[in-house]
Amino acid sequence: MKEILEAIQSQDATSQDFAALKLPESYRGVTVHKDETEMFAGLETREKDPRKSLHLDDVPLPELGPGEALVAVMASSVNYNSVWTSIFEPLSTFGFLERYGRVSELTKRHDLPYHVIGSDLAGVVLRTGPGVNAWNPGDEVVAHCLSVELESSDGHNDTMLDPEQRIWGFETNFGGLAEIALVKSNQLMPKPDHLSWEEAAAPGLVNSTAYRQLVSRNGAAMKQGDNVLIWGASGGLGSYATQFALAGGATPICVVSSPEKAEICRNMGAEAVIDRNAEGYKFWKDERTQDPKEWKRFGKRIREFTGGEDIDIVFEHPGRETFGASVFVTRKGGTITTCASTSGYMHEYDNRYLWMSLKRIIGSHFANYREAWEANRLIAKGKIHPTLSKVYSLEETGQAAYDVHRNLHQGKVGVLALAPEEGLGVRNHEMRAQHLDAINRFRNI
Ligand SMILES: C/C=C/C(=O)SCCNC(=O)CCNC(=O)[C@H](O)C(C)(C)COP(=O)(O)OP(=O)(O)OC[C@H]1O[C@@H](n2cnc3c(N)ncnc32)[C@H](O)[C@@H]1OP(=O)(O)O
Ligand SMILES: NC(=O)C1=CN([C@@H]2O[C@H](COP(=O)(O)OP(=O)(O)OC[C@H]3O[C@@H](n4cnc5c(N)ncnc54)[C@H](OP(=O)(O)O)[C@@H]3O)[C@@H](O)[C@H]2O)C=CC1
Repeated sequence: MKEILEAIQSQDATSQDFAALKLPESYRGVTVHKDETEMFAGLETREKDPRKSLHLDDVPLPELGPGEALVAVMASSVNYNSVWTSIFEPLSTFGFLERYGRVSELTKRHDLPYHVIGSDLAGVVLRTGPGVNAWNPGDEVVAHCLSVELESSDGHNDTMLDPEQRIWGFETNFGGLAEIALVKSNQLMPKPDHLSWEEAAAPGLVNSTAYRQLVSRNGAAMKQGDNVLIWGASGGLGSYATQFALAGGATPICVVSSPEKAEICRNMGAEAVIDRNAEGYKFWKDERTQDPKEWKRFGKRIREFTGGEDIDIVFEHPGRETFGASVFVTRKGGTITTCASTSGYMHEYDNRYLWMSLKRIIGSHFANYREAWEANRLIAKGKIHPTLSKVYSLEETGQAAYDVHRNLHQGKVGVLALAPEEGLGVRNHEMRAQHLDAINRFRNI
């Protein structure tokens, strides 16, 4: 591993030098263990502690298959899917690995008693498998997390529709919270060269997801002038949705839960910011009954910001707690686009407000390769910026996931893998200098 790191840091190692490097037999990766999936049985979701279930283990290097690449991971980031994995909700991810393992001889590699997790990385290609021509050892890359087989016609218009669509590092093994990761080569994209490793690793999953959900024609197809209600606007997804709304000439109406988070949204350029905590919205009277009066109070508040207009697009992900309000505040003909249900997946809303006002609910999940590429291109061009707040070591990943689980974080939380310190990997200093304030906007808040 030392030689790999030296080659990466030397900056003059050639592709041949990288190809000649001896690969280690094992590497360190953040795992959950199959024999621990019941460890939190009986506990409330909130009480399930990722620090107890996430381990840093030495694991054998997987065999490299056709169309795949082994990547030296310099940095990764924590996504909420890793929180779900670590608390074994809504399902243990070992079921996904078992199912994937049944697909072919090659996919059997993924079905192991441990799961190396993580769905983001920035690093350097070490080896490519047969059939990979577009990428070479030594290439500096980020990886998006869409894993597809593409053997069915279903995925050939939109790869997210492939019946064998999986999220790498969640529904597959050998993820990015590790020193080495195994990816399909069509997950690779160029690393934005004005960013450090940890900054480059931060946007991937959430930026691509927000791009499809809000901007792409597969999602809400946002246009100039749209009023976009963004829940968790300074969180992982929301911090990118807010930037897309602003960059695309829309008006974000940002919802957050503290004055600090409200300030971050204003610093990004948003003017309409609602502190849901300070304003005390209680959309549910009790566990079973919603309160339409609170939906109306929320809608009135939005109208104060918009000069009386209602919401064109709701960027939804909290789920059960907010969905009734989201459907209500959407304008006639507007769109609620949802990619998650953090607070509960059995949603309730008053359907009269949906059908009588011709609203649409769109389900959205990650992004296809093209969408992920377009989202990464916007980062590389400095049009959209990483929202990295805090960086942890690989050993501290449990704490990093705990912070995200408890909503103690801002934007994205980074994890250093092989990178010995923060700030390395920047190749275009001039461009970086132009965007430094925006790149650092979320740091250490
Ligand atoms: C990029 C980052 C993303 C995120 O962070 S997303 C947030 C984290 N992710 C999640 O929380 C999602 C976790 N995943 C799940 O909860 C589950 O993954 C799903 C609920 C999405 C699906 O569950 P499953 O068990 O895979 O599927 P089933 O449909 O419940 O069961 C499969 C069986 O149901 C049969 N079936 C499917 N559709 C039909 C139908 N229309 N009519 C009759 N049967 C059907 C199948 O054939 C199969 O059957 P047979 O078990 O016998 O093989
Ligand atoms: N399908 C897909 O492709 C993807 C799905 N996801 C899912 O989306 C969800 C959010 O992910 P991510 O943005 O990275 O997570 P974060 O925790 O970084 O951000 C989510 C934000 O949502 C807000 N929030 C949380 N709970 C509630 C609630 N009950 N009511 C209102 N607001 C709430 C919080 O902001 P505040 O407290 O400031 O209001 C929080 O910071 C997760 O469930 C994740 O698994 C994520 C990426 C891709």
